[in-house]
Amino acid sequence: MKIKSVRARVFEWKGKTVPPQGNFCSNAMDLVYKNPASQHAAGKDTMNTFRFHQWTVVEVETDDGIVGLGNVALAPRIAKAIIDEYLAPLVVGQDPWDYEYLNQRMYRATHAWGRKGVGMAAISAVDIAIWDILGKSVDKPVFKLLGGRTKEKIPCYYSKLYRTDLKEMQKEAETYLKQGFRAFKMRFGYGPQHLQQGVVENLKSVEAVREVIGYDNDLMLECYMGWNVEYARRILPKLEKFQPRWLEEPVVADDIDGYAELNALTSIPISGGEHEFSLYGFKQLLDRKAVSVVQYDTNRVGGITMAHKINALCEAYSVPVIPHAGQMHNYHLTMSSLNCPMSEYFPMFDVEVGNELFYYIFEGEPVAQDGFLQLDDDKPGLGLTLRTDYLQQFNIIE
Ligand SMILES: O=C(O)[C@H](O)[C@H](O)[C@@H](O)CO
Ligand SMILES: [Mg+2]
Repeated sequence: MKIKSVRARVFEWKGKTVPPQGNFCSNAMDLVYKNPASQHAAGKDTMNTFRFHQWTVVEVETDDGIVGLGNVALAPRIAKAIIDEYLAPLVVGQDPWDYEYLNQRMYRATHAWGRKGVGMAAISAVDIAIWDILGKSVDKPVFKLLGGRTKEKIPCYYSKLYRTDLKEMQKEAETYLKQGFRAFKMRFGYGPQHLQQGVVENLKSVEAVREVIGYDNDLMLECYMGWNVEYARRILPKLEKFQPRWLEEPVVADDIDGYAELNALTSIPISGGEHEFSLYGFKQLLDRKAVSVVQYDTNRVGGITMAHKINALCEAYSVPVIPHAGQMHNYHLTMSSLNCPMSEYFPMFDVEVGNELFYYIFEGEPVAQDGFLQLDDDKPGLGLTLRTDYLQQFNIIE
């Protein structure tokens, strides 16, 4: 079997969107004052617009007609250009079963500029499509090629609860508690620029959600890199009484020493990884005890080939892996490793941030039942197909 072609298309949502409400979510841009002269790189999908409304879909086809589906959501247009210009020529004509060789070929060929960020995200998309091919060619789901079923079903946590009105947040938490979720991730809306009043607001929001879900359910706290170490040092001790399962991405991903200091500061585990890349990136996080929960995203980190290696590395360090975002490319990794205790889960919503766009492009994503997800032993490959019913609401860039 040889790879015959690689097709990368950008799906640009032009349908209805729900603009971010309230203080929504602290993020890395918060520490940079808002300069009307240059709003978010001319309105593009950047950190604080929370408009990740494009997604690149990759179709890798073999000479015997198997088509593997991959995807990338970071800088989708740039990722497409990288795939078209650099990665496709490296894999066409090759045997998809040589997936380690092909992953190394893409990683090393683009190493001068691609070892972090969108270069690795583009590699991830091609690699994910290759694994979809492998599963389809032997009529097995991808997780069966990675280690098989380690769980009867996958526990998942409800992930949304962006910082809007506290009563709205409590209603939202109530709704999903009633649907059987036993774990919830909420977002802070305030950071250093909001001074002590912001600290009070942040604490109030955690108290409000705890009021609804009680203390016999997990609560995770998301900062999305919107704080700095000094602010986190001040607020973490005040958060301990709420017993969060983890506090996520307090500071920018490059401040590994900052993560390590905060991870050792209180009883609250610090999590991160959705903005880290490659096996070596995670070795650094583990060696420096920067995180207590690893959260790579398989469509960013280097694909299934890379994520599978990171799963093994994290197991050796006894640091659990709970991938960012849910989505099939992550669910197969979680199912196949005992060191992956649960998945993140965004239910399907009207398009808001963009995390939910996956549901509008792909068919086959499992729907959580009572806080659990199931993967099908008999669905080959990733178990995804392209939807046609929302196609009219996308601009598709070939
Ligand atoms: O952990 C997450 O789910 C991500 O950080 C979200 O995708 C981002 O939208 C912030 O909530
Ligand atoms: Mg996050």
